[in-house]
Amino acid sequence: MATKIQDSTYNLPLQETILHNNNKARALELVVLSLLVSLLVYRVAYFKDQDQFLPWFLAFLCESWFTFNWILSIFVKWNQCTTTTYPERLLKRVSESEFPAVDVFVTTADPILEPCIITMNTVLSLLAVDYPTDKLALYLSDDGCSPLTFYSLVETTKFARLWVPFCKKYNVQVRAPFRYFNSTSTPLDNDSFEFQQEWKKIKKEYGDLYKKIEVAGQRPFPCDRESDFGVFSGVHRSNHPTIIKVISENKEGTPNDLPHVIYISREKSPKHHHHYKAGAMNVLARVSGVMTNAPLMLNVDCDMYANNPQVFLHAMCMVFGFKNEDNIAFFQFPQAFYDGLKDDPFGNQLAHLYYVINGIASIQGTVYAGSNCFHRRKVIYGSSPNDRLKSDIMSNEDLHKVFGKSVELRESAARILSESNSKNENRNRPSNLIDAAVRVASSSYEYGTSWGTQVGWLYGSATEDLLTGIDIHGRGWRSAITSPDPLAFLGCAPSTYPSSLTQQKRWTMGLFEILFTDKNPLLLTIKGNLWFRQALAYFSFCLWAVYSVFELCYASLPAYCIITGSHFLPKINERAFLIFMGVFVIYSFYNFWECIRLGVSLRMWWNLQRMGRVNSMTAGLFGFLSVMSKLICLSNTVFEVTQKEHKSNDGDNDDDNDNGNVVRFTYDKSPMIVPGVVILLINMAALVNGMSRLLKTGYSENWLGVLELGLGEMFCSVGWLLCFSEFLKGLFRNGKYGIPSSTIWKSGALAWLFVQFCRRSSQLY
Ligand SMILES: O=c1ccn([C@@H]2O[C@H](COP(=O)(O)OP(=O)(O)O[C@H]3O[C@H](CO)[C@@H](O)[C@H](O)[C@H]3O)[C@@H](O)[C@H]2O)c(=O)[nH]1
Ligand SMILES: [Mn+2]
Repeated sequence: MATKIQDSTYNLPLQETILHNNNKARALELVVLSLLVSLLVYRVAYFKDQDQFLPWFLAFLCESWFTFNWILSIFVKWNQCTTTTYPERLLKRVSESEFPAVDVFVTTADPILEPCIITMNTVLSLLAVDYPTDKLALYLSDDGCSPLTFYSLVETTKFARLWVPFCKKYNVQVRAPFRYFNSTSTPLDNDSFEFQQEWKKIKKEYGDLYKKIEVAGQRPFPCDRESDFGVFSGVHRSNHPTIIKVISENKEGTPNDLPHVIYISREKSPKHHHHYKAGAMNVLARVSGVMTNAPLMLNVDCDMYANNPQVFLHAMCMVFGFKNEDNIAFFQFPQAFYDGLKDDPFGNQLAHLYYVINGIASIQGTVYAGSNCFHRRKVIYGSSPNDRLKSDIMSNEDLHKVFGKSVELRESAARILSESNSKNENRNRPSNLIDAAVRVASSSYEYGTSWGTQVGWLYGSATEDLLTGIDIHGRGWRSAITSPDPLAFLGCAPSTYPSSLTQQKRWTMGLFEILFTDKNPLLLTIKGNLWFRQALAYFSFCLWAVYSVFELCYASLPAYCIITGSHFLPKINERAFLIFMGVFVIYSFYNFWECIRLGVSLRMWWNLQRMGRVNSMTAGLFGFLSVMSKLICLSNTVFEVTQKEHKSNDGDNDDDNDNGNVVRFTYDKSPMIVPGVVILLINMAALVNGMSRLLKTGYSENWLGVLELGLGEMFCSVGWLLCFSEFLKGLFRNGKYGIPSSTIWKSGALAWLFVQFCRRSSQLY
């Protein structure tokens, strides 16, 4: 699979894709699979012997689903590959003048949930990357239409004129100042005097910037309403005209000036749906199409700063390193997080997806993860790999239908689709194109065009990234991912439990929604060019919501059985019990072994295991319910932005940590945790019930009788209590660390109903 570029002087490849030996993992996966299959066979064979049909049948259904999922995961993870890129070889091979231009998009939606200083650090890190600046334009999309964000960007751009040359002169490794001044807090003695002086100066300047933004944030209107800021007075974030400001312009096209810096707040109007982030991305695509029209676009979330200054060079290694026939549509860098909570207490730092990602990378290519991704503009404009064989370019009429009425946009799109853009250097300055840009950013522009359906970021799912990515793969494109050292981008993982739940719910919901669009993986394999195994990979993501229903059912079975005195597991003196034990032990070991290979702690393994269950039954279930209620037109799904937290140097955000690093869960009134508390309560009730029965039995005379009592079910029940132990603590804690009493009451009522249901159904037998 490795692509090697032949060159007389430098015979070394720019990128190497290596297939790893995966036999041990495969063997374990197959052992688990065969155990799961024997378990299903056992269920069928012993069906008639059961005096209670319901738990046995439900268990069979759930286990069939788990087996199906396991098969999907085996397909996804079967081959494992990684790509390594070599930027030091790139500069010897490709001259800088051949590098393609890149339009960089940063999206932000709310200066409170996404503190401006975080967004500004992302901007600074991107302005300072190692790449010819005359080939870069940075667009900041502000869905909050906030004068504070605009003001911050203006001030940040001024600071960037000091920061960027400083970084380049001293080859600074981390170019987001809040991280730089945090990690290497003071220059070393053996650093040059000049460096020490400059370092102090820049640190002071950054401190000033920080203060300015902070002070402005505390005022009702951040700056005087004159001049540039006047347009913001009286605007409402969901009803306002387009605001586009060119803050800095690389007029001479010199490689040492700053890149273009452009602020965009697209028009919002209650009459038109704005489609959240996907809508913002489409405006960015159009505005940049009119202004700079780079053949590549990089998009990052506002919190994802560039952690590796060579990230663009790594991307170019893939752009130039893969062959044309490889048809690579997008180049993704992994989502990684800084200052993540220790041992991933909420199970939201995605480390466990490592082998899934490397598995998909070996099929049609990694999924588009919404941030940290370089897209080819022509792909976003709807082209397919074999289009280039067709020499005919779209007629003006077609262009009109697809891209809309803007002449400037249609012309630029035609240049991109016919790939005649690169040589066309007669570039107009962005500031001369503001009027045209404002027109394509209007809230009604997309009406009657293909934006959001055929071109651009697609509408119809809260995970616009997966939806857009599957459509690209469905056209037959492939994709690539590489993870340089140091990591390319770092962002914020939600640092409180409620925000983690909100994010996980949005993901399960968005992924599930995809199945009800025309981008369903099955449809795309049959009608389009999505590879079969790639479709299975997408299915394994999209069905996450459904998994939660089965998981919830499976988690109620032990309690049901204990209370009704029935069984869903074989008794522990039966041979078949070994199958269940086998699945449990080997599956746990398999996960543990994955964690060991990733070098994560034992505690993190445990957190991933239990939070996997907990997240599925809480956020996952609500993702499922949201889609269901959307399908029956009760409600519409929304994109709830997750809170990003800015930790200042003095660590004043540490009040959720006791003992230094153990994180305490906090709770709000969200209904999402109700099912979790119910599971906890019914298992507690069941255990009390089971224990009292155990104590009543004279087990000294008849220990076999004790075995009959269903120790397997009790064992499972204890397992669920352990998984939900944080909720258990939450029941007894106060304030934000405690589960609100209204939630406890609701859950208690549901748990009581469940116990009544058990009592009723046990009377039936
Ligand atoms: O109406 C909106 C809503 C969100 N955003 C931006 O979208 C980005 C992602 O939002 P965030 O709340 O951070 O969501 P996450 O769950 O952390 O994001 C992941 O999941 C999203 C899909 O659910 C993807 O879009 C993201 O790229 C991916 O990082 C942020 O930059 C937001 O500013 C907008 O621009 N407009
Ligand atoms: Mn995010």
